This record gives sequence, C-alpha cells and structure tokens, in this order.
Amino acid sequence: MSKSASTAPIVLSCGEPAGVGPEIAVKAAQALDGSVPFFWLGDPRHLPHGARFAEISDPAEAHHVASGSLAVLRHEFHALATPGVPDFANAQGVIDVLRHAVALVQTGQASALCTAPIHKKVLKDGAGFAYPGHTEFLAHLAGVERVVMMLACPELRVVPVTIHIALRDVPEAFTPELLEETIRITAADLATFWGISAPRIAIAGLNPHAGEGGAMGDEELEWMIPLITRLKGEGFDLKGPMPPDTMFHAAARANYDVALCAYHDQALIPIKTIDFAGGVNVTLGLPFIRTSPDHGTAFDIAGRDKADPTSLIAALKMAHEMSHAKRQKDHG
Ligand SMILES: NC(=O)C1=CN([C@@H]2O[C@H](COP(=O)(O)OP(=O)(O)OC[C@H]3O[C@@H](n4cnc5c(N)ncnc54)[C@H](O)[C@@H]3O)[C@@H](O)[C@H]2O)C=CC1
Ligand SMILES: NCC(=O)COP(=O)(O)O
Repeated sequence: MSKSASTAPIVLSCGEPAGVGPEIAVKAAQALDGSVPFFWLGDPRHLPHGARFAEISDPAEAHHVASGSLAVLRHEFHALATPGVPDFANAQGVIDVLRHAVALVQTGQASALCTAPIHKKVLKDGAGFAYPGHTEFLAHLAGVERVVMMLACPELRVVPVTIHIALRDVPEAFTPELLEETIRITAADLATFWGISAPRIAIAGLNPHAGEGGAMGDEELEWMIPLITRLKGEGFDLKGPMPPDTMFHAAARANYDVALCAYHDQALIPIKTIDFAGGVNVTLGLPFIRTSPDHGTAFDIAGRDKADPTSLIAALKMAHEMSHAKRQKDHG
C-alpha cells in the first residue's frame, strides 16, 4: 500500500439497498461530522429522501465534503429501492459495488473497506452469488485462501473458526490445520492492528464441558490438546480447550484478549448479547483492511428511521484506527 493510500478515505460499500444500509450511512456521516473521512459507494437514488449528501467524482474529494454530509461516489444500479422489499434486479449491483470498492482499496484510492450489510439469500437467488458472505467473497477477490472473521466490542473479541456452514458440517470442517492457521492469523493481526504483541488466546472446546475428559466427545483429547500444547511450545499464549458455557462471563473474559470458537453461534451469540449495538465485524488475514457493522439488513425496520447507526460508526472508527496502525507500521 502506498503512502497516499494510507491517508486516503475509507470506502463504505452500500450493501443491500432495500436494507438499513443507506440510512445508517447518512446517520453515521452526521454523527462522525468529518472526524473519520469516508465516502459511500452506491446509487444516490437509494438514499433516504432529504438526506444530506454531496456527490464526489474522485475518492480524494471526500476530505472536502462539508462536515456532517455524506460523501457519495456514484455507482448506478438497475432499479430504485423500496425499503424492506429487496429487488433481485439490484442483486448484481450489490456484488459489483463490492468489486468496485475492493479495486479502490487495492489501488490505494481508499485506505480501508467498510461494508454495509448484504442479504446473502437475495444475492444468491438474484445474481447467483456463490459465497456465504462478504468474508469469503473478499478472500476470493484478494486471492487469499484463508481469512479469519473476528467480531469485537469493548468487552470482548470472538473468532468463529468455522464460519458460515451448517452445524452438522462443523465437526468435519473444524480441523487441526484450520485451528492452527486461525491462531496464527489472529495473533499476527492483533499485533499489527491492536498493538497486542503476545495476545492471550482462549480456545473453546467443540463439545459440552470441553468434552469432559472424553465423556462428551473426543476432539479435545484427540487433537485439540496436542495442538495447543505444541503451539504453546512455540510461544503462543493459549488457554483451552475451555468449556464454552463458562468462558464468556465478565470475570472469565478478563483473562483473554480473544476467544476462538468452533462455530458461528458459539462466537456470535455471546458478543451480540453483550453489545449488539456496538459490535464490529472485522476480517483478519486480508491484504487490506475490512470492517463491518455486526448486524444485518434489518428489512423489518428499513426506511422507518429506526435503525441505530452505532455499530456502523464503530466499524468506521475501527477501520480508521486500523489504517493509522498500518501507517505507523509501514512508515515507522
Ligand atoms: N455483514 C453483513 O453483511 C451481515 C449480513 N447479515 C444478513 O442480514 C440478513 C438479515 O439477517 P437477520 O438475521 O435478520 O439479522 P439483522 O441483524 O438484520 O436483524 C436482527 C434484528 O436486529 C434488528 N436490527 C438489526 N440492525 C439494527 C440496527 N442497526 N438498529 C436497530 N435494530 C437493528 C432488526 O430489526 C431485527 O429485529 C441476512 O441475509 C443475514 O445473512 C447479517 C449479519 C451481517
Ligand atoms: N454472521 C455474520 C455475518 O453474517 C457477516 O458475514 P460477512 O458478510 O461479514 O461475511
């Protein structure tokens, strides 16, 4: 990434135009009041009626838009959008915006990517989208085989080691190789972006009570404990396998910097319960920075001015801080 890239604004992809993405983008611009330079990539016709925005023709112009106004780089869609009612005609546009946004980051015109929520099924049915989420699609666009999903709020960081797969497929997908790569990527990015040089990593067992000595499943004894022991020998600060049900209360959380969980809901239920409004989803292991609010498209409230922008604001701030950390690392 060039020096100009690191000081470039953040690109916010519009996400599903019938969801809450457009309205929270406008609210975030108002709340951040220019403190985090970013621009929205999407179709201005999808913004709420009366929204304060200014079109730009080049990302660098985002720095000069009036504070509180949303900078918009136009990316035209096929159709208008009705809040709460997704239109398959716009599905390809959502995917194209992501490709466009990644190109802007890869060419240094944006310092980081923040993504507003997409609706996975709408993209699948409307445009044949073959990926379960942004995380996997961005890995594909970046040409990276393995990335890590982390969700973070001030009280907790969690990583689902397996991500968007059916529960019945978890035991086969949750392998020593996957857990080891996830540990390495997580530790490296916590050091780079959060300044935690030797992160304390807690690892949840796959089974109830972490298997209870083989009485409730044997993955812990068969390969998790040997892997953890080996990586501890390399210097990683690992705890586990820990009983998943007792590792998320406040006193337990004080003992680690990040919790690695075997599957999606083991990780996301605790964090969304603790801080649904303020959680941020961040992809580790990509060659560029990507954050996102932790919530989805919220069709049930879209267009009613009820959507809370807190998580998007936290995601934009995190992308900004990560860009700063990257700049420090690259340029001393
Ligand atoms: N990063 C992304 O693109 C994400 C996309 N999704 C997708 O979103 C779609 C809908 O998912 P759901 O499970 O229904 O989750 P959801 O997060 O869209 O909605 C769950 C509940 O939270 C409420 N909610 C969500 N965001 C809110 C906000 N900003 N302010 C106030 N209330 C809010 C909704 O009204 C709803 O009652 C799915 O296709 C899912 O895959 C879900 C999570 C993240
Ligand atoms: N449950 C998290 C989620 O769906 C977000 O996934 P992604 O689109 O960021 O890959």
